[in-house]
Amino acid sequence: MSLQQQNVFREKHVDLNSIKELPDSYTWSSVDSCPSSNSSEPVPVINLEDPNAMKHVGHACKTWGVFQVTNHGIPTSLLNSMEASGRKLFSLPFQQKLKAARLPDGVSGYGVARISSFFPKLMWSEGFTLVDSPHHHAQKLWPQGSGNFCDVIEEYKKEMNKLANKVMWLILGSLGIKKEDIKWGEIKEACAALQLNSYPSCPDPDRAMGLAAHTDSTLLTILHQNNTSGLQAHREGVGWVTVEPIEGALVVNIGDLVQILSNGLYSSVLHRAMVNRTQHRLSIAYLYGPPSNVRIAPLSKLTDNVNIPPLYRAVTWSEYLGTKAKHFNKALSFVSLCAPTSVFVDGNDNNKSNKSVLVG
Ligand SMILES: C=C1C[C@]23C[C@H]1CC[C@H]2[C@@]12CCC[C@@](C)(C(=O)O1)[C@H]2[C@@H]3C(=O)O
Ligand SMILES: O=C(O)CCC(=O)C(=O)O
Ligand SMILES: [Fe+2]
Repeated sequence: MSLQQQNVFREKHVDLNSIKELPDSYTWSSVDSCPSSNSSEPVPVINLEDPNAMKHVGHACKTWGVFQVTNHGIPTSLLNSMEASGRKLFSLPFQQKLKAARLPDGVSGYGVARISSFFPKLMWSEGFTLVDSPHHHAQKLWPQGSGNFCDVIEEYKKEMNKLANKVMWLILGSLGIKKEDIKWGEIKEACAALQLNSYPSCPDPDRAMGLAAHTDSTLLTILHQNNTSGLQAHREGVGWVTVEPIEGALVVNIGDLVQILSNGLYSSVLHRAMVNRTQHRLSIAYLYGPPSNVRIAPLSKLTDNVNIPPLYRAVTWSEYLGTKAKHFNKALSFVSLCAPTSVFVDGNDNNKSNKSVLVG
């Protein structure tokens, strides 16, 4: 790393637990508030054992882009061990966590949210991203031995993979897509990342932002929010709605790749995380996508080239992640085949609709 890179690196890493007053660099001028809970409908909750689950999933995808699932089959003990592993990691001394810092052009490791560079203000959170085996990082974090940390991560990824595959087929099934319509669907080892997010308690939560509004570049994301509220989803015509934690339930977010596959029938959901004054909030996101070199395009069953032309060109997940890293909320329009009629607003702190809006 050059000296300049090292300086940038240090500036980007701040121990939030040591800050007693919200610095200006963390003060977001106007965080739009959410509608009061009784004025808005809650995010749908779907029992995966319900015989009509597919129909409910389809409806939730069309209307919200986010839903909660119960009877999902992930053992409570595994959810609790994963939470404990996350807490063990984030409670390490700051200098220790920096030993597993994400490198400037890397994907996995400890650091600020990747999307930070698109916003003028800093976010009140720290994250840890894992794409491959956790062993390399665990060794740096706990040179004397990391206990069951790696086993818990591996088990969690294995179980989440099964659930994500099941939910993906409910989503595709609700669009009338069958297994034979998709080649990569049978591939057991789909690609995925595990993102642990930590939101320390904040001295001035109303003016801070945990994780700014974004859509996930995935097929879908399964989020475990550990019974601490903070996640909000944006709903057209309503505004920001809090996804109230339900004990044992998991949140499913529709990502950009489902928007591409479904040819825009299902949109990815804009969401963000708020912070609070008293609790240290931890969330664990399983970011699920196709094998990274498979080309994803609108499903031919959903287009006909005459009345319903494909709205997006084919992209691989790795290509799309690169586009997202460079263009953030404009990424979908970069793969759009529509005339350049997209309307953008820059991703600043008071912008609640920083997602591309396709006109016409
Ligand atoms: C597989 C993925 C998906 C990534 C990039 C890469 C690894 C980490 C993911 C996240 C996790 C946190 C929000 C997000 C917006 C971010 O900053 O990093 C996500 C991003 C994306 O969905 O675009
Ligand atoms: O912490 C949350 O509730 C949201 C996390 C999230 O959106 C993400 O990791 O992509
Ligand atoms: Fe997200």
